[in-house]
Amino acid sequence: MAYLPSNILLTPEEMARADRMSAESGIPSFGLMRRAGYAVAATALSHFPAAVRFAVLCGPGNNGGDGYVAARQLADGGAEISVHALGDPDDLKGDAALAFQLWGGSVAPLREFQPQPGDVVIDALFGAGLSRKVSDEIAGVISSVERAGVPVLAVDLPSGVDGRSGKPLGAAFKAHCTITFMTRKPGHLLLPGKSLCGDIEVADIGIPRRIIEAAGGSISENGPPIWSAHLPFVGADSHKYRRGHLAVFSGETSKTGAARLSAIAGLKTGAGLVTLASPEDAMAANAAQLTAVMLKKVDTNAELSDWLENAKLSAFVLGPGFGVGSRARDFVLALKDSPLVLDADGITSFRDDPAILFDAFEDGETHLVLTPHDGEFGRLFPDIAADETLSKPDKALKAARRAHAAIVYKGADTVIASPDGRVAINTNGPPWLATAGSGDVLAGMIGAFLAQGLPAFEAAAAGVYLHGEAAGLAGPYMTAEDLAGQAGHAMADLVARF
Ligand SMILES: NC(=O)C1=CN([C@@H]2O[C@H](COP(=O)(O)OP(=O)(O)OC[C@H]3O[C@@H](n4cnc5c(N)ncnc54)[C@H](O)[C@@H]3O)[C@@H](O)[C@H]2O)[C@H](O)CC1
Ligand SMILES: [K+]
Repeated sequence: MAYLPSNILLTPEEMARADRMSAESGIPSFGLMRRAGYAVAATALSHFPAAVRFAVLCGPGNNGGDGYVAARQLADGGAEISVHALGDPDDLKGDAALAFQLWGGSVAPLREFQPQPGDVVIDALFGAGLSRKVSDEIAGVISSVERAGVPVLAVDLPSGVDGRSGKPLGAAFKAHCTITFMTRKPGHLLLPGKSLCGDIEVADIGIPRRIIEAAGGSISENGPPIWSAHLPFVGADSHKYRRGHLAVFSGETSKTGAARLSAIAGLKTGAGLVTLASPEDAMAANAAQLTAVMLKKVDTNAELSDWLENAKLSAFVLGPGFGVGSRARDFVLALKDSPLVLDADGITSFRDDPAILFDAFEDGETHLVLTPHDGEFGRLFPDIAADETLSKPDKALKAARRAHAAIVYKGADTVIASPDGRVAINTNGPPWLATAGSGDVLAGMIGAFLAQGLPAFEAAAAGVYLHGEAAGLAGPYMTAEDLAGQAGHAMADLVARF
């Protein structure tokens, strides 16, 4: 597999632009298709050395063209090949027509394809050009392959998966592995596309990096290139205040655990000081379980204003276990000029009138981070959530612009978006992150990055990434306490890399 050191993702439209730009710069487009087809053939041989027959299913566009090139290459190497086409191959245009000529062998209609034991299906029906739901005929072929249990190597994308959104249009192959070209597309990383791709390989087919970067928009895979330049230097002379003071608001006495998880995660993520702001009735419960985290009684709006005036506080977390209602709303509005992570109950408190929240944080640099899961996202942004035409990155970006906030749209494919148009898709979160208290830990991590001076989008993306790394260290049987406990090790690993 080629090493492409980029976390850029290109949507199908952007990839088509890269194609055009490389043609304009004098790179022959058929050369790209030939290298794509060779890469498919090489992957087919290396992944499936025991294949009895490669069944190449070719579509009506350039994805099919890649399939014809691969078929020729595999046949020249002595493999048994069958080729089935959707539509009449004589109708192919441009490079795909050249590729069909290069194949030069027989082609049967797709509807006649019957998977046999020992087959490996090379799925070259549709890639970036999928534009509508697949027909019943194609859905029938997809289900016959699935029933036969033969493995599928997808060219560019499993046919049926929309490369922009990761959503299946009608039906889609479930591939054993997918080989794509130059960069991955968002649909490779977003669910359910991610789970339909199998192993993903990226082949360099010769489009220069400068063209990929120029064609690329704003969607990338979340990782250090996005935020590492903002990470604080943790040196021996670092005065603790330079690492910021994070304040986390505790809920009432029966619901204090969530905020403590945030607070401990914040401390381990490098905040210099962390204070838990607790209502009076929860002071004893909190005091009994805290050591390095400080405790401050904050019951009323007046007490909060007084504290904000007199303490040197850098960033805030409000929401975990806090309770839904007017106290949450009042506190948030009092914090409107400060960096704030608003999570869980803090988000739900604005469900009846989200505009109050969005308007409050409109001024200045983005300094609000919202961390909704699906349900919470739907409460704040019901119209955006309901719009089936939008991908998850589209939704997160629209929400970020409306709320003047960095959005962490959580899930197994968490998306982070900034009002300035940047979007990152996170990929390092293991499935066991879906555990009680995991979101509270994430809020504390993001709060700690805000406290250390990272801008909202960078803090959000760094927090989500650290959360995934810490979960990897904590292992599949972790609890949220373990997760918070691993934040320090994950931070140390990260800081050592820069
Ligand atoms: N730079 C690169 O990445 C290169 C990629 N290559 C390959 O080219 C395809 C994209 O090719 P394109 O012709 O644009 O699109 P497709 O082949 O995916 O499909 C277009 C074709 O299919 C018809 N169509 C769309 N949806 C449906 C549907 N549901 N049912 C029936 N027909 C449908 C549409 O009308 C067109 O006729 C990319 O994925 C790579 O595999 C190049 O080989 C090299 C450069
Ligand atoms: K395909």
